[in-house]
Amino acid sequence: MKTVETGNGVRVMKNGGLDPNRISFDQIPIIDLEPMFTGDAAAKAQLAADLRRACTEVGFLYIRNHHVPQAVIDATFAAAHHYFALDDDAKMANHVTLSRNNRGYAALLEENTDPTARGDLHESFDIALDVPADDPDVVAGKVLYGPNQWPAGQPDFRAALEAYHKAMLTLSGRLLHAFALALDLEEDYFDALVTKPLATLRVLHYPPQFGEIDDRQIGIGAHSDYECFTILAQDSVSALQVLNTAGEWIAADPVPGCFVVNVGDQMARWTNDLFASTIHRAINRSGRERYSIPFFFGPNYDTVVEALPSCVDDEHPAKYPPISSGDYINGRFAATFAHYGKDTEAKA
Ligand SMILES: O=C(O)CCC(=O)C(=O)O
Ligand SMILES: [Fe+2]
Repeated sequence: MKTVETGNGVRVMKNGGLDPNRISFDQIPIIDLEPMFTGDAAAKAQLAADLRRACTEVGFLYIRNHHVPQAVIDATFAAAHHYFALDDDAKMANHVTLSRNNRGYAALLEENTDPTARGDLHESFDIALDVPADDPDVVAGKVLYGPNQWPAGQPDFRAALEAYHKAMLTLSGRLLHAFALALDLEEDYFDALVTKPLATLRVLHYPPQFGEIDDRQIGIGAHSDYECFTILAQDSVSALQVLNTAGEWIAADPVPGCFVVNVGDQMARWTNDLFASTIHRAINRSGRERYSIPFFFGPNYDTVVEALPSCVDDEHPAKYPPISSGDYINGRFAATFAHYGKDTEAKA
């Protein structure tokens, strides 16, 4: 039976390795985030209950009324279209192997999200929090912090991605408040832990796949995300699929005005597997080019991720040993990116 390696253990694909008693969802709920901006305590409590249910039963949801201006999203998609149309030399000038910090461009088939597969049919460009090379954390070798690299002569690309990253940090702060309430914690419980977050923004381009498709070579192989949560913008092309506990792939098609949000492995650990880090993949059979924009949000490098007090009791003892956010993500990157952490002396 097919299995997927995650940072929290190996999962059998049949039920995603999740508790088979979890409800086998057949659709992904839509949650209105407006109460986190303008709601009273009762409205927030209702949202928190809905969010808890979505994260427990599905691990994926759509959010509407997220307050990210459509112009910021549109500009980033436009920037991605323009960037990926550049010639290979221009893109390879910022290849991720030229960065100590996993920033920059990766070409088709260079990433292999599912280690049993043959490489992902997408190209990507990554940025994260822009931390100068002389910052004490960078000097101390915390390689997830560091400077971004940017393509020469593409100021609009840089401006769009920087604005999008900033908007995602703001939205993540609101979402974390909702997550805290959903976990019976004070709304600001996580705030002190995300002052210098590990927050990666990635633009992705998936060429279309035609004919018979081999499961081992698809847009992005079956995987769970590594961080606390992911906020994903999709264009109008369907490709994303989410594995339910019955072993069926459920389409997470684009919904206008909504982002997809999914729980990552760090949040699964933090919640002692109360919240589900659900396996997903993307296959672009549309005949058109597809672009998407995931943003992966996790706490500061030194934050220790261990079972939250509201998620352990006699019946649910802590399942995972404590680990720092940085050590956890470093381990996952090293497993996914062949180049990661190697030969860092030679890099800019
Ligand atoms: O492009 C998508 O729809 C999903 C991307 C994804 O799962 C990822 O980058 O982790
Ligand atoms: Fe993902």
